[in-house]
Amino acid sequence: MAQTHILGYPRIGANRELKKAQEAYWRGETSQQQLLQEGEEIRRSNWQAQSDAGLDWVTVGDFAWYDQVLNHSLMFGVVGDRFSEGAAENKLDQYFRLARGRAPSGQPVAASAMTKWFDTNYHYLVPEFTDQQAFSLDSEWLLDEVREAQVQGQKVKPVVMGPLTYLWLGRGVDSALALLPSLLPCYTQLFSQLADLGVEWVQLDEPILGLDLPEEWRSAFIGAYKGIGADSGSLNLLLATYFSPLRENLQLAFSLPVDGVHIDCIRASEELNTARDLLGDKQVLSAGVVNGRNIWRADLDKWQRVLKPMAEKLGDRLWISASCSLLHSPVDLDTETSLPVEQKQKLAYARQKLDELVQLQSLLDQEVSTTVTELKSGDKSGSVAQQLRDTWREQGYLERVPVQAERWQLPLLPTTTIGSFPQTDLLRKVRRQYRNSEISEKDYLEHLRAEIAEAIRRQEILGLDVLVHGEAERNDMVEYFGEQLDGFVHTGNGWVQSYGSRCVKPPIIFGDISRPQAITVEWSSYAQSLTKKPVKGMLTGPVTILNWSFPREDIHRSESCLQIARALREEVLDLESAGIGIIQIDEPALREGVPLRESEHADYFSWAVGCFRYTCSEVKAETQIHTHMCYSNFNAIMDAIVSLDADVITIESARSDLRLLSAFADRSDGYPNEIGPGIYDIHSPNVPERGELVDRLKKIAEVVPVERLWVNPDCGLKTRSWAEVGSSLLNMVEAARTVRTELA
Ligand SMILES: Nc1nc2c(c(=O)[nH]1)N[C@@H](CNc1ccc(C(=O)N[C@@H](CCC(=O)N[C@@H](CCC(=O)N[C@@H](CCC(=O)O)C(=O)O)C(=O)O)C(=O)O)cc1)CN2
Ligand code: MET
Ligand SMILES: [Zn+2]
Repeated sequence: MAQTHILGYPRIGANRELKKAQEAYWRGETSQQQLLQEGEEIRRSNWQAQSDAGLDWVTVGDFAWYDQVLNHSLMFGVVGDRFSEGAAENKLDQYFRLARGRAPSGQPVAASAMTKWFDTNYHYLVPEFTDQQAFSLDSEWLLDEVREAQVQGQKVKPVVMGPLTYLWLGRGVDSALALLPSLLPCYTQLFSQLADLGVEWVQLDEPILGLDLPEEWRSAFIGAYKGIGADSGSLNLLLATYFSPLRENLQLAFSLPVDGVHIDCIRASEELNTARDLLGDKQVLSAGVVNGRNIWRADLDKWQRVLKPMAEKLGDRLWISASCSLLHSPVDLDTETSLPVEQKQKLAYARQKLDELVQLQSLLDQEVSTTVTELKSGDKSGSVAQQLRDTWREQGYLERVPVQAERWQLPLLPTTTIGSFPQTDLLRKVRRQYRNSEISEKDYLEHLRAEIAEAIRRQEILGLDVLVHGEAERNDMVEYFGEQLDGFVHTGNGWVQSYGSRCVKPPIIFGDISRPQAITVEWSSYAQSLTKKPVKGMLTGPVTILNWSFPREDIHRSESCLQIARALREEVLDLESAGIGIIQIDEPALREGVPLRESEHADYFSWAVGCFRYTCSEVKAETQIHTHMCYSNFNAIMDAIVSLDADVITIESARSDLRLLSAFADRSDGYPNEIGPGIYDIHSPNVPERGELVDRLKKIAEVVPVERLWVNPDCGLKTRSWAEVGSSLLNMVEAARTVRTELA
């Protein structure tokens, strides 16, 4: 009989218990002991959910106090010098200083860089390697969790990130691959510790096998696994890949001395049969058939039909699983109280996906039913790209510049922010009260207007040049638009971890999308009525709304994207008519949606960039279009960014010490339009000093022509407190003034 397991389970808790516990601990309201207990409780209940559902294996090692990659950095001793202070006394606080630059104990430091996990909206902390990097194993947390689960009576399968993927994700040395020989002994030692605990299977995640790997990385797999495979003794290794087809690496994966291979049958269903043919006599094939990244119920009849012959041949050497870790799924549909039954019955969250796996397991033991309805899945974006052929604005950037300069009269190095201001406890409370009908709509709207007025007042005092209304009306930049547009369904508790304690509730694209009425015009107009300075209109772009929603599976993503773009274009034109002449259309997820394989990039960009331009192709030359992107490596997509043709782009670059900026400066002709490289990191609670900002700005001015340079933080300020925001922006505005005077 086929066996069932998952690659990982969400760790936030069914009601975001971990988030609440972490944040209370960081605020100094609870003890570390209380936090540790909450974590233990979440792990216990996650394992219980897996064994109650009837899974054959319970996955351990997927829990993290902030991020699973950071867990590995600590496990292998990859900890920069700046984090060593106070580590001996308080390891968990050291962990939090690595993650966010600050913890209840110890001195604040610059946090580790954070970036997107493959093509998801999850962010990991980038391992920082040095040329003298040494590795040493400290696996106590993992061994403790294995013991914890064993005490609970579970049949445990720990998950560990594979050595090649771990090295690939790090930065700081020219060739991380050179570090491989010194890292491998940690794995050997870890495997022997796990074997001593009676562990039979270890899942080794190597998702980079789904990327276009340089040849030396491909061959490094062979050497590395020959070593650790041989050293794993009685332990069985399951090599897990996900998010992408393996293609030229498929054969490689199955030729390694591992005891099983997992493939993502959602992203690479076409490789299932080849995988079966490549399977060694004793190897296990783990088929990830339940989508770990979407919320639709799986088509179990279809998978029964597809897998039945394999199940008969392989017996318990066929494992069935979700495509990837369920980290990317909301936790439990049973906690959803607001959805109508006819919608709910189409959905499965992580806990329901466990049930699906067990149902499929038993279906594979039964005769195949013949009443199969295949899901249609258009995989071509052709028709959309066709419709987007002519989306350029009438005047080019160089023609727009003088018209915009005349209208806006901005100083050199204009200062602005990215859009959101603090989502305070009070604001969230008022929103919750409104949602629960505890206060009237009138009171809610009045409160929002007061928030906006306060944001405008503060910005005027600070002396910013281009103001924003602050996004007080939005719970989230995507969820909010999902709520306002027809065709979306929003959930009550469909939270998914984005980074650390921060979660998102992606709306679900249920049907065709349209805009029943104007969305942001009233808010922006109200803000503009309070000041003589320009207020920037603030929209989330079509690609980001699509990428941060749960998409339909019956039509191509590009079709939904174009529907969203049509709705946003109406909004842009309404803003322009209302006198909002600077409009920002955020596309932080443009990069994230780029296919992992280069051969698919051109198709993606043809519709994604086209949809963006479509939203603003009809505006007047004097209307200034901004866009914003953050937390991704832009180097590979510079051409696409340039062809968005926004007048101004603000980008994140502070946390990676302006590394990202090189992509913009390195082009022989430079980035052709205006650019605001974020000059400080908003994801850390630390307030940047003025001198530090002046230095950074001067460094930027060496590579970006000053007449095209803007000054801004690196992302929105919604996660910060007003105290932090006030001091930081004051320092930023004064730094801009200092550099302005020096340059004048
Ligand atoms: N979708 C999305 N993806 C993104 C980003 C983003 O902004 N949005 N930014 C980048 C970084 N990722 C981020 C992800 C989440 C958050 C974030 O701040 N999330 C908030 C939740 C935002 C939200 O929806 N807030 C709700 C309130 C949610 C809530 O907890 N309400 C409580 C009540 C709270 C109270 O009474 O005080 C409840 O209902 O129980 C609102 O404002 O209405 C959080 O986790 O804390 C920030 C950045 C990349 N990806
Ligand atoms: N306008 C948005 C904000 O300021 C952009 C955020 S990008 C993740 O929050
Ligand atoms: Zn951002």
